[in-house]
Amino acid sequence: MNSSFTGGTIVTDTELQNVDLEKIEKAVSMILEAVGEDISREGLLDTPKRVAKMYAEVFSGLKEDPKEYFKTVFHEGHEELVLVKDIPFYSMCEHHLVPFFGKAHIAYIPRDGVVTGLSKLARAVETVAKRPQLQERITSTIADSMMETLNPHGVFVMVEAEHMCMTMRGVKKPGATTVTAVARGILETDAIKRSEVITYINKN
Ligand SMILES: Nc1nc2c(ncn2[C@@H]2O[C@H](COP(=O)(O)OP(=O)(O)OP(=O)(O)O)[C@@H](O)[C@H]2O)c(=O)[nH]1
Ligand SMILES: [Zn+2]
Repeated sequence: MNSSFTGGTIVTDTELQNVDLEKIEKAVSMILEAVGEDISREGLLDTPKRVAKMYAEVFSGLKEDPKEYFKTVFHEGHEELVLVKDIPFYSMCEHHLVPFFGKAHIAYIPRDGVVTGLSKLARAVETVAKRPQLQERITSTIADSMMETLNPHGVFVMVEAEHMCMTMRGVKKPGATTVTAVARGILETDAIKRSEVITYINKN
């Protein structure tokens, strides 16, 4: 796959083609001018281009569907809990366009022995996080995508994150963590099974 090396970050050609780079560059120049910067000074000359590439990367999930990942399945006869926890993610708050970041924990109970690749759970987190987002929507989109494609007995998704719009600006409360959780199927109706999952998530 062709890619463009930009200061340690690989942005794929597909990601670059999926956004209007020129429009972002113009907008970034306008923002810099609007805040009183001299856009002709050396340090800022390539900034609009860099920011455009960065947005192509951090919003690449807009053109992807997390459900695609769950088409990779194996038949394993396993109908007990599967939990992948501490999946790190970075996203962008849709209200302020500043990062929020943390960890996602994804649990499901397969039906008819249909399990998906473990990495697909992490890939789904990447796709859903790389959009202008709300933490609640990341949580529910992952859970619903799994319910729709894998048809498991149940899904439980928990996301823990720190929002920079609450730390570097505004209310300025560094260290405050937001936890969101979504339960579907048997993990919604069966409190004992759900609390078993939460115990595993909290275990070191
Ligand atoms: N529910 C939810 N709220 C979020 C998320 N990310 C940011 N927010 C909140 O979105 C809200 C936007 O509030 P507004 O009053 O419209 O914007 P604002 O004046 O910049 O608000 P302050 O952040 O309080 O200064 C803020 O309370 C943010 O904390 C998220 O993922 N989920
Ligand atoms: Zn915000």
